[in-house]
Order: sequence, then structure tokens, then C-alpha cells
Amino acid sequence: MLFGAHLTNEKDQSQIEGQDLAARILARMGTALQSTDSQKEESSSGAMDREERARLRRVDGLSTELEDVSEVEYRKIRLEKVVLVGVWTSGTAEAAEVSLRELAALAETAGSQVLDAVLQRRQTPDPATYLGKGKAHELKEIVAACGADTVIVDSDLAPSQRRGLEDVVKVKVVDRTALILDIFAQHAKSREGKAQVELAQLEYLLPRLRGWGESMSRQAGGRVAGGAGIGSRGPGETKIELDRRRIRMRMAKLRKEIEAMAPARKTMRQSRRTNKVPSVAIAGYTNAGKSSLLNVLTDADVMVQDALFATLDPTVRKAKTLEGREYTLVDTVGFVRNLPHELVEAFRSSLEEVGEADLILHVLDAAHPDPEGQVEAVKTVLADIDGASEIEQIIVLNKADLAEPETLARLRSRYPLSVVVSAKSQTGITELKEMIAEHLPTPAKEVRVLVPYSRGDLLSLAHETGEVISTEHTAYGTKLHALVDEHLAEKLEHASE
Ligand SMILES: Nc1nc2c(ncn2[C@@H]2O[C@H](COP(=O)(O)OP(=O)(O)OP(=O)(O)O)[C@@H](O)[C@H]2O)c(=O)[nH]1
Ligand SMILES: [Mg+2]
Repeated sequence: MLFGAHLTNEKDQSQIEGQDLAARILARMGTALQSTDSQKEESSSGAMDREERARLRRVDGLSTELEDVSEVEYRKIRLEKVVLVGVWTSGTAEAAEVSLRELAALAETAGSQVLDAVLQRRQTPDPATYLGKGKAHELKEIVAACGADTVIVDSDLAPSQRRGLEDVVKVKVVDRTALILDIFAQHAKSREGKAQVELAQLEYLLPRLRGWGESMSRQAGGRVAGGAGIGSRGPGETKIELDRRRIRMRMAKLRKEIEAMAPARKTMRQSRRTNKVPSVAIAGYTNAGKSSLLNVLTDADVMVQDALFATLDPTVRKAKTLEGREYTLVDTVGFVRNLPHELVEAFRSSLEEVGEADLILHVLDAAHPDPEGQVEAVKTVLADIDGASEIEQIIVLNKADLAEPETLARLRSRYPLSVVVSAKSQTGITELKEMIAEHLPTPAKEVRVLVPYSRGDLLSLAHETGEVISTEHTAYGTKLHALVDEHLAEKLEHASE
């Protein structure tokens, strides 16, 4: 096997730790997936889905898949044999590695096979080739030796950097954003989700248009499009301009479509609001266990997968507090470090669900090696969504069955408004439910009424939508002391007259 050893340092070439590095990265230790890796065999649907996916996607010999988007080559990342590259500029060696392992998990989620991983210590990435010149040439050799056809870089690359590196290593170079976009493209199911992803992809593609064409013509030449590569067609300025215009038109169309879909969502939200049903949004890092928690809290059957970005469409479910008060629970798309801003933009309408919630359940994988880092990443995305940062957050420390007790203790003291749960073994769920009930907005109106026995419906409404302080059965009906919304208060008062 060619699982090489490559931890390179500009000044010090003598690090031999590399052997372990590649092995650890390939084992995906410490990725978002890592904590649940061991339960692969037993966990039913997630494991099966992943196998299924691998079986469908792994096609040997089909190394480069090209798709024509407005006659512009847009490359998908699935099916490839890849080498990962990271530049470690600051922080600890461990953090750099965790980041590269996450990249490995993302690459596998996209359906590619990770062959090797390289990490270089540098002050800043090289403006021309990302890695230093010498290292870029070493990378070329590694790529050739293990027969990889793609290099995935653990940062965002400027179009010129990507081209520069491609020119040296002679295979396709893809950055982290493109990889995440590809995963989203594979997972999008709803019409809205698909439109949102396509919009994000086009937005990413637009400034890179020329880059794709040029480097493809240089290194892939005849291989592309059965001998009539873009090089042989000669992409003149005119063609690129034409493509750009087409892409912009397509983007405008997509934006309109997404906008047209938004009102439906808005009305739904509106009706929830006028009915004063409080809403709770579940947010958190990808694979933290958001969908599992939704299932536990609502007896729903939302797809749970040990894969990154399993959920892309917001799912709304009804839930009830222990006292019977109703609220809605929204499952959302997972977050990741440096979520491409193109995606945040495109998914804004879905993310608004989070911004308009009364309460956020911020789910955290407490068994992850860097849970605090995940919290920060999630907060960064939330800061980008209107209104979201002002909403109260309960930090749900999930996967308690796997987490170290010390980690749980550390997280508990760091996040005062937190609760330890396991969606898997269903521990802590009652505490979580109590906490949710406590933090739901209280309906404003206090009523003391006598509800006739014939209006049992109003009484149950008070239980479902309000906060019942006391009830007492009398000869004439039920004496009710409660906090309810204005609408119900009016009805109750009317009925008790
Ligand atoms: N051991 C353990 N595993 C859990 C727990 N909660 C969730 N998982 C597992 O973690 C994996 C991810 O769970 P999901 O609920 O799909 O996570 P998610 O946050 O919705 O993920 P995305 O939608 O992909 O962002 C699955 O394999 C679950 O079975 C838990 O409390 N303990
Ligand atoms: Mg999910």
C-alpha cells in the first residue's frame, strides 16, 4: 500500500512522525465522524447507507467526471482517488491534523478514496502554488506514486493558486469549498435544496471560469470530452464571456425560483406565529446528532446517518413539553468550519428558520476531540444569520455515552446553560425537555376563569398552548388560573361569562 509518510516542514525535513500522520488521517481519527465510527457495524441505517453509497460511487478507472454546465466544464469530486494537502500556519500540530482528518471525512462523504495526506508547516500559503515550490514538486511525486487523480486542498484557493498548483502536480486540484459544494449537491433532495446548491455552485464557478478552462486545456487536453478538449476548441475571451453571461442568467433564474418557494415557507412560519406556537430550532455541527435528537424528542423518523451533511432540508415537527404545551421543532442543515459563504448565502432562506426561532438547541458532539472548536464554528455561522445570535441557546452535550466524563465536566462549566444527553441511549432527555419548557416564551396574558364543563376543548388548549398554574373542579366548571395568549384569553373569558 502506498499510504505514505508526509509531514513536511520547510526548515526541518527530518520529521518521521509522518508515517503515523498519514495512518491517523486515513483512519479519520478525530473527525466529525470519528466518535461514532466504532458503532458502524451495529448502527443500522447509517452504516448501510454509507455502504450503499460507497458501492454506487466507487467505479474504478473512471477517474475524472466532467459535467457540462452551460458548456463550461464543472468537475465533480466523487469517484476520485485523492491526496489531501494542508498548510499548517498557526496553532498546534494536533489542530492541523484534526483539520486534515475532517477533510478526509468530507472527501469520503463525497465518495472519493483518500490515498495519502500531506501537511506542510509554513508561515503563509504560497501565493502562487499554495505549497512552496519544492513541496509542490514533492507532492507531484507522491501523486504519481500512488496513482491519485485529484488533490484536495484544506483551504480556499485563489483561482490563480489552484491553477499554479495544478500546473506543477499535473492532476486536478480542488479546494475545500468545492468539496463541500459537491457533497451538498449529492445530498440535496427537495426542489428548493437543489436550486440552492446549484446557485452556490455557480457562484463559486463564476470567478473561476477561466481557470478551469485554461488548466484543463493544458494538462488534460485530449482526455477531456473524447479528444475534443476545451484546449482544442480554444476558449477565447468571447466564449468565456458568453459562458459568464449564461451562468449569470441561470443564477438570476434560480434566485427567482428560490424566492418563489420562500413565500410558502413564510406563510407556514407566519401561521405558526399567529397561532403562537413557539418554535425551537436544532442547530449544530454536522454529525453532532441533530436528527437523532429530533427523533427522540418527537418520535419522528428523520434520516439519521453517520455521514456529514445527511440533512439538507429543514424538517419541522410538532413536539410537546411534559406539561403538554405544544411547540415546533426544526431540524436544520449541519454546520462545518468555514462553511462556504456561497452556501450560507444560498441557504439563507432555510437558515432563516433558525433566525426566527424562539429558542435554539445547539447540539454538540461531546465525544469529538475539539467540541469547543465546533461551538465556535457554529457560532460563526449563526452570527451570519439575521437575528440568530440574539436567540437563547441551550447547549446540548450529546453522545454522552461516548464522551469522557472530564470532557463533559469541562463543557458543563464552560457552558452554563447546557444539558448532558445521549440521543442513542436516551439519557438526559427528560432534563432536556424540562429545560426546553422553561425557556419557551411565556404567553403574555394571565387569566382566572371558570370554564364550564362543556368547554373541555378550551381547557385542553390552555394546557397545550399556555402555562397552567392551577385548576380546581367546582360544581359549575373548572376554575382555571393560567397564562395564555391573547386569542385564547378572549375565548376563555367569553366562555366563562
Ligand atoms: N453513540 C452515540 N451516537 C449518536 C448519538 N446521537 C447520534 N449518534 C450517531 O451520530 C451519527 C450522526 O447522527 P445524526 O442525527 O444524523 O446527526 P446530524 O447532526 O443530524 O448530522 P447531519 O444531518 O449530517 O449534519 C449517527 O450515526 C447517529 O447514530 C449519541 O447520543 N450517542
Ligand atoms: Mg441530520
